[in-house]
Amino acid sequence: MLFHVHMDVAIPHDLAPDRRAALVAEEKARALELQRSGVWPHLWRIVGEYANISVFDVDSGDDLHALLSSLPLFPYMKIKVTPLAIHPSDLKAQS
Ligand SMILES: O=C(O)C[C@H]1C=CC(=O)O1
Repeated sequence: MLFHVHMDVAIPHDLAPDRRAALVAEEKARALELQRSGVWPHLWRIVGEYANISVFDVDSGDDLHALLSSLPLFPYMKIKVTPLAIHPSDLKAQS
């Protein structure tokens, strides 16, 4: 099941720089791991924003929530999730 996910990141300015760097490094490692496993097939930076548009491929909304809430930067993100379905005019849906 595919989900479109918009993540806005807002790390507090008063967070210690070493803590910030550690969190960002942990987030990157986790993002790479999830991309390699196939559950995070798209990750795009939104131009000019500390934000991304992602597509996740997971079994359920519950699974996606567990995954998103396990991200190291989760406490500092605003997340909007849109579940996706096959569009009947999608070329890939034609037979
Ligand atoms: O930078 C971001 O958009 C937030 C988050 C998503 C992947 C990652 O490495 O960090």
